[in-house]
Amino acid sequence: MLSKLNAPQREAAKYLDGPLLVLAGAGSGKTRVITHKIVYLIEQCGYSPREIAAITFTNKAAREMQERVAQLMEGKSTKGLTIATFHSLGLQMLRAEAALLGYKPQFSILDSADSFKILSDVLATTDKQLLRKTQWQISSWKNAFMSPDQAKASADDELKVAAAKVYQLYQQTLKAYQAVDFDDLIKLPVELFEQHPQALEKWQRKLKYLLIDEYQDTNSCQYRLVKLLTGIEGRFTAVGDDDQAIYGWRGADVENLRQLTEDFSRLKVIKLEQNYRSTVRILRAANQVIANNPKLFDKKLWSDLGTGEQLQVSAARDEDHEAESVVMKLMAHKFEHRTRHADYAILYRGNHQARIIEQQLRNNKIPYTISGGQSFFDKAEIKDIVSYLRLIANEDDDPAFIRAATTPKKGIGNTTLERLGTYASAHHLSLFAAAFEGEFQRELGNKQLDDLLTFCQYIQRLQERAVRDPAGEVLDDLLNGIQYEAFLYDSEESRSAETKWNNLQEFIGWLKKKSEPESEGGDDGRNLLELTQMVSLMSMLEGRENGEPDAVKLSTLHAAKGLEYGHVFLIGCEEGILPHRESIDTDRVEEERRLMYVGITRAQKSLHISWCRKRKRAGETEACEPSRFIAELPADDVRHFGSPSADPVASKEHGRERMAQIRAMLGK
Ligand SMILES: Nc1ncnc2c1ncn2[C@@H]1O[C@H](COP(=O)(O)OP(=O)(O)OP(=O)(O)O)[C@@H](O)[C@H]1O
Ligand SMILES: [Mg+2]
Repeated sequence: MLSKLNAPQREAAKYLDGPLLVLAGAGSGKTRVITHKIVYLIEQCGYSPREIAAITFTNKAAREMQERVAQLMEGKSTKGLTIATFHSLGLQMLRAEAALLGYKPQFSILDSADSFKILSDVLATTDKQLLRKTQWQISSWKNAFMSPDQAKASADDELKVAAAKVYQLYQQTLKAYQAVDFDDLIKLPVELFEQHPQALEKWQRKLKYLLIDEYQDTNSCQYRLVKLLTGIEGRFTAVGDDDQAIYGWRGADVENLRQLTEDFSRLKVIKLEQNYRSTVRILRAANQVIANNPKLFDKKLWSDLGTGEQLQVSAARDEDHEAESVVMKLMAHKFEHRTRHADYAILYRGNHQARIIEQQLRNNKIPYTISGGQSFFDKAEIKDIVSYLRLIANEDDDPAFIRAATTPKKGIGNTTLERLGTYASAHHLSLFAAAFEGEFQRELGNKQLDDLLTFCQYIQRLQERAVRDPAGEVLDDLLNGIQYEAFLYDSEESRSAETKWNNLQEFIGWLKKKSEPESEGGDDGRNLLELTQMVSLMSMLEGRENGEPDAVKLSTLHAAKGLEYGHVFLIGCEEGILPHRESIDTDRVEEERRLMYVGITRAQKSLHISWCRKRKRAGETEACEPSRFIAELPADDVRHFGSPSADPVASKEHGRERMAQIRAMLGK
């Protein structure tokens, strides 16, 4: 079974004498070691799948790993095996132990928009910049495992002092709502285990072995959780690459890699040096770019997949031209090499860069999927329905109460809600509970009270059904009950209403599938309450998988981590974009260079890098400089295209002609 690994990989898979760190560059088979080791533990070492947890960075990566393991297991059951993100593992533990922390198991999980709203209430401001800063600051404190008191003690400027006060109020509000935010999904389990040794022991007994992918991007809180769970024996394998640490802005700290060597004196380090992904030229380019960063660990990386084609670097006139020529090149390449759409990825620094490429792909009828953009779960129509689910699961969830009570409109107006809010906070009640208080009810007119109670009683009926009836039935009845389809068609143009309704159908279909027993990976069936928490976890990083099997992949560099594609187009390689302007200003170019390294090393066979001479920014056209990373590429491995044309009009015409020729060739 381990014969498909090279010698150091096999050593890593078999090593069980203590904590293990596999430290190696991109494409060297780190993730492969994890999947094989899981199977090795189950098949050769007598571990039950229940005793193993593998932690990945995104839900998508978790799904991929699940599939790999299933293939390697050749149909044998992996029921109970945990392959999840830190956040969903945290959720699993919190749900089981909620009572110890004063939460009910159906607590709500707030997303970033919800917590933004709460902060705005707490701070009594709509100043977005201030709110964003405060939100970021609180999140950093949580990721560093600092309590509001510790934050207060450490605050060394005015903004931090103010933010620390807000942090405290914010936590109190969350607790009152029986809600947690994303950061709490890691921080609370750590608190739990530090305060309740018996709970820790239970989980240590349950999870006998931990495997962690992309270790370089863990933050202090996650590291603490790993240390707690794996105990002094350190029953874990962590794999990572310091050169791919790209989440510093979210509190991840490469120092955690070094810290491992200090905290676990018995830590065994295995290095992998052979890259199985990319051609020699691509790898040389990656190595040479990253060599401009200071080295944390010494690593080597080589490939015997042949020299390969030269990398292409093209200068485009502007972003329209770039999008047009990238798509044109992609089509020509595909035609010439008889490849599939799925062999191509177009990668970029920021989500906003996708729109113009999408347009070009649509014009040319090229199927694509997009990840790292607005999550499917962030769409208004989905959040509307989810607010009902959240309220059904947890009636203390005030943000969900407000959204559900007002969407679709059901006669509950702002005056009612304001009165309700005032009464609820004066009496330390949730909005839902306050609605049933006689004293409050006397404040309202008959019609107001009627509308409010109709809504609350409706939610109560659904609460009863949620624990009893199949999730699918309850969902269908909910949609009918609130007449959501009619609401969409009343408030939107019919085309957009139709899109939204279809999205919702897709969402409900997905939920129903998830609620069936044995739906995937040997899950037990979930009831509506558990599904609600799962939905809330589908984070910003996740894109929409539209199930199109053969499609060009559009992705941010961040979301492309760990993945590989035959042919990669890396667009917008300009100063100010990659490296990002803010990073240049705040002296964080090294992280941007690692992002470039991640981008280059996604490519297996060919890499095309492009930049624009001009670009529109806030309505103004600006001249742009090529990214400094382009100059860092090895000259012999690169061909440059796109000297500035003497006659831009003629060259645009020429571009159109070629495009037409290619379309004709492809019969489109
Ligand atoms: N021993 C091997 N034999 C054949 N193929 C291998 C071997 N090791 C790894 N590969 C292949 O090389 C590619 C890269 O492997 P993998 O994704 O595990 O690398 P990684 O180190 O996790 O990369 P990244 O740093 O980008 O996450 C995969 O297609 C994998 O199947
Ligand atoms: Mg990997």
